Amino acid sequence: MIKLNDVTVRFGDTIALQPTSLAFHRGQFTVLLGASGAGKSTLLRCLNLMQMPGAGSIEVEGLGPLRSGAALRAHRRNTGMVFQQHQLIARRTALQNVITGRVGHYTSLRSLFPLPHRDQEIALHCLERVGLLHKALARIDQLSGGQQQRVGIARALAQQPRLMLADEPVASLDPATADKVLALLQRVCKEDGISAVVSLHQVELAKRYADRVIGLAHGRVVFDVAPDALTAERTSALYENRPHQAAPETHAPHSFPLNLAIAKD
Ligand SMILES: Nc1ncnc2c1ncn2[C@@H]1O[C@H](COP(=O)(O)OP(=O)(O)OP(=O)(O)O)[C@@H](O)[C@H]1O
Repeated sequence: MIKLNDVTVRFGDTIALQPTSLAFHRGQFTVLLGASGAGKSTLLRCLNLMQMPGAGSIEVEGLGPLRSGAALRAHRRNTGMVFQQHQLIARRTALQNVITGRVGHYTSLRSLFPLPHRDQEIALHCLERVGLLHKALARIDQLSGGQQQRVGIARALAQQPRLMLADEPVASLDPATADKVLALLQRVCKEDGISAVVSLHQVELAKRYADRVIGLAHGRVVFDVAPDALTAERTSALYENRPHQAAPETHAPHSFPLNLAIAKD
């Protein structure tokens, strides 16, 4: 349903994403694995064009190659996002936060006024699906980290998306809560036939919940496999082989001994 064709992203001299071609299919739960700096967030941000590729193209089923502003807006409306730091408004209630997921369905002017009753019903239903209907009127800063992330999932669901992007959605949670929250995310995506692309650092969670696991290293896809093919060799290669990661250290640790050596001379 969404296809990247030779998508490339550079930041100055850094190639964050080498020319990458991938297709993500309807209802598939895909996990991105890779060391810090491997390009996971860059790939995720390309999928809703928060990051514009320097080269290549992105095609979405039903919308084509997203050349017009209208196609891009429609794609973003169809794309839910879940973040590591959930990005909820702390002093608003869970319900008020979830209802913001409906805003993209209205013009900017219309969204300044209270949304129709129907949107409140959708938001309440989404809170019910994540098991937090009883917390609808609780302020976000009165909820636990796991509950906050469930509100974040409810907000993305309220958008009624076709595609769900989640950037390290469980990184701030303890292992048991992380498991429960990821299980919830996977379940609701499956129930609604939503394609999900989720970056994680926990290999075990990828094995348990993914339909497909993509390994990234230095901005390049190094494997794209079913979870039962996620061998120890594959994952350790992902995290151990970091030649390009040493390069930025010329700005920090590597420059330190070099300066010392110069000073001694
Ligand atoms: N806005 C930016 N400006 C400059 N360089 C960037 C920017 N965003 C990312 N990069 C660089 O692009 C590369 C890929 O970064 P990215 O954030 O996609 O990695 P990641 O796999 O998501 O890492 P992490 O697991 O730490 O979030 C890194 O070398 C990073 O420093």
